[in-house]
Amino acid sequence: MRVTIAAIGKAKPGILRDLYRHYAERSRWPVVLKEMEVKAKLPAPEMMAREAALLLEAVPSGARLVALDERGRDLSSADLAATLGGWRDGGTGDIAFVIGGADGLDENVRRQADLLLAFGRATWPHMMVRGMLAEQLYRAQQILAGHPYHRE
Ligand SMILES: C[S@@+](CC[C@H](N)C(=O)[O-])C[C@H]1O[C@@H](n2cnc3c(N)ncnc32)[C@H](O)[C@@H]1O
Repeated sequence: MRVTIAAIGKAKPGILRDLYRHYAERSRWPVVLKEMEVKAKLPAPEMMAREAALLLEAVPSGARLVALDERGRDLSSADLAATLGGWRDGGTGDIAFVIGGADGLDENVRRQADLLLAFGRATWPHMMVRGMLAEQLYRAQQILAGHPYHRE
């Protein structure tokens, strides 16, 4: 199964980029990170709409879409693994995760998502969410493989 992560912002060298890479490089599923940004100062609703267009453009056609959003479902790692494993076993070839910018995700993206996924109700910096997501993807693969990396 191929994974696309479409994310607002371009990571600078530093600990958050290293955190993301640390886990993304361990993934058995190939992961492509697509970074994008709108180079304009716009009011939040317009910015979110422009960002939404870029994010959705980066999603491979036919992909399952997971939108990272603090208002989403707070799944356990085991439940996330089961969801991803179910999609994989059902023939899904591509999964795309989208991560918003400072203003969050436009309703248009949230509406189109197969799953709105929350890492708790706290608001995390978008660059940190990439690393957290990469770790959860790695953990999901270990769970599906029956590896003791994850312990209940
Ligand atoms: C700084 S947050 C944006 C916060 C924005 N005020 C909002 O209401 O969504 C940037 C992005 O990081 C991701 N994010 C932040 N906290 C999250 C959480 N608890 N769960 C899932 N994703 C989160 C989301 O994709 C969000 O669009």
